[in-house]
Order: sequence, then structure tokens, then C-alpha cells
Amino acid sequence: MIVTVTFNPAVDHTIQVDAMPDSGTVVRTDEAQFDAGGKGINVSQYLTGLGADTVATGLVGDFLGEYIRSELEDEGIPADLVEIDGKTRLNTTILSDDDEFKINHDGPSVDSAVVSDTIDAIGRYDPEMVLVAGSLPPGLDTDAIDRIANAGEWNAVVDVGGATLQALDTEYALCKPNREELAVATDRSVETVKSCLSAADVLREQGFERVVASLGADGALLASSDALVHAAALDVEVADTVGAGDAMLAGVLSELVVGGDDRAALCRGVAVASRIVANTGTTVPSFAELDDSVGRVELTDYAALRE
Ligand SMILES: Nc1ncnc2c1ncn2[C@@H]1O[C@H](COP(=O)(O)OP(=O)(O)O)[C@@H](O)[C@H]1O
Ligand SMILES: O=P(O)(O)OC[C@H]1O[C@](O)(COP(=O)(O)O)[C@@H](O)[C@@H]1O
Repeated sequence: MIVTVTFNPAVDHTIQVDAMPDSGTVVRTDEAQFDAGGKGINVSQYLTGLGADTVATGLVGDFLGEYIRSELEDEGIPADLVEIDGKTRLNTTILSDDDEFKINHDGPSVDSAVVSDTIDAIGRYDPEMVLVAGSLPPGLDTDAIDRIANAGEWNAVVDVGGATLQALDTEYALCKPNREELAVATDRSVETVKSCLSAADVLREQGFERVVASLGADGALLASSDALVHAAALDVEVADTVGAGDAMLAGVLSELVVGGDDRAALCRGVAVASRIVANTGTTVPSFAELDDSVGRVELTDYAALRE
């Protein structure tokens, strides 16, 4: 069982326009989508699609919080959400030609008492893994994440911003930075795949047993005590990349939780992500013939870099 924690869920509004408006003009479109989102919620959605056992926990409030609750229920995603007084946020992605513009709201202010409520919710499921993912709403700091990691016997996993990664103060089983977050967390250059692999090893020393870094169109890498390996991205027609990192992580965790090894986990992560980037928004796609996609992921071993 993998429990996900989203302290700052969002409704993802994805809108397609022919061209971005000029100042003072209006563009109209009939292509708009509203998805229940936030990183942990997305991971639980993809895990459910992959047939893995998961429960989504997190903080929701007001009408957009209700929308998230009802979407998860309609989609059959197990959830145990904590109700807050504030308003769940709306995050907007505008797709125009080949461009993608993302606007993320900070989210509602919350009281730190919600951390104990969240720990109570997690405790009801006795999970092997607990993932804390996404930004922190105003009112919470990195102590909230460390508290979750230390509250039970579970393997703690994080997918948070680079500065947050740097500020964490306990041991984690895995973290999933993207390229920019890897650079911020390590203060290192990440221009080449080799420099990303070295940065991932630096991050491991900061208290992460495994580092899985997603590198957009350059694929992903995994650094652990057993492996230093890069996987190329699959060649797919990209609709948008919203949820790509969450999909990668869902693929990786779904393999690790059943005892799969690092290489198999990385391949599955890349294969799952390739299905999501081919889809608009964060809708769960079909995972039919996923094993074929997993088999097409090309791995390069970089263990020699450590010698
Ligand atoms: N342009 C792309 N073509 C193919 N796969 C992609 C592309 N962009 C992202 N991906 C896949 O999605 C994964 C996560 O993407 P990334 O943009 O690094 O995540 P995040 O959403 O966390 O920033 C990548 O590791 C890759 O497998
Ligand atoms: O909590 P943050 O960092 O603002 O991110 C939240 C956003 O990220 C998402 O989870 C998508 O994440 P990725 O594109 O990084 O996979 C959206 O659903 C959500 O709007």
C-alpha cells in the first residue's frame, strides 16, 4: 500500500488557445479541461490505473475541494482527505501552438494542526510507503514533511521543490526532483546527463537512499547504492507535460513496492510518463501494453562514473 499526501491539492485547469491574447484583447476557446490534481493526488490516480494499492490523503476546502472529492470518487480513487477552512486552489495551464504556460496559485493558508490530522489518516492504512508531494501551502514548513516521514514504520518518499529538498532534516527512502529541482537542491550545474548523475549522487549524501531525477525530454536517471543509470525518454507525440513527473514517480513506486529492482523501476517510470505526456491534462490514460513500452526503454549504465 502506498499512501500519498498532498498538502496543497489543486484543480488543474488546462485550456487550449490558437494564440495567446494581445494586451487588451480576448481570445475564445471551447477546449478546457478540469482535473483533480496536485502531485500526490495525481500519483494516486496513476497508481490506481496501474492496479497498485493506494490511498490519497491531503487537505481540501470549499467548492474546488468538493470538486476534487467528487472527481476522485467518480474515478474510483481511494481517498481519505482532511477538510480545511480555506479554498483549494485552481492551477492553470495554457497550451498555445507548441508552447505551454503554467500558473500555479500559492494555495490557502492552513494551520499546522492539519499535520496531525494527516498523520491520523495515514495511520489508518498501515502503508509500506508514504509519498509527500507538491508545494506546501502558506502556514506549513518543511517540518510538516519530516514529521510525516518519522511518524511511522513506512518508507518515506518526497517529490518537493529543490529548496524544500535542501531543508529536509531526516532520512528518506527516495526523492524525485526534476532537473531544475536537482540543480537548486545541490547548487550544481545540471547541463549534461553526466552532471545530473553526479548531482544525484551528491543529493543521496544529503539523506536520500535513492534519487530518481526526471529530465523532461532527456528521460530520467536513478542513483542508489546499487545503481547509477540513465533511461532515455520514449519517442512520443507530446500533448503537454502536466503530470509527467507524477506519472514517472507512480511508475517507479509501483515497481519498487512489489520488490522490483532499480532498473526495472526506472524503465516503468519512463514508460508510464510517456503515456501521460501523450495525453492532455492529467487524465489517466490506458496502460494497455505497458510492458511493451517498458521493454523499449533504453538504459545506459554509468556506474563507472563513481570509480
Ligand atoms: N518531451 C518529452 N518526450 C517524451 N517524454 C517526456 C517528455 N517530457 C517529459 N517526458 C517524460 O516525463 C518524465 C517527467 O518529465 P519532467 O518534465 O522531467 O517532470 P516534471 O513534470 O516533474 O518537471 C520524463 O522523465 C520523461 O520520461
Ligand atoms: O504543488 P505544486 O508544486 O504547485 O504543483 C502542483 C501542480 O503539479 C501537478 O501535480 C503536475 O505536476 P508535474 O507536472 O510536475 O507532474 C499539477 O496537478 C498541479 O497543479
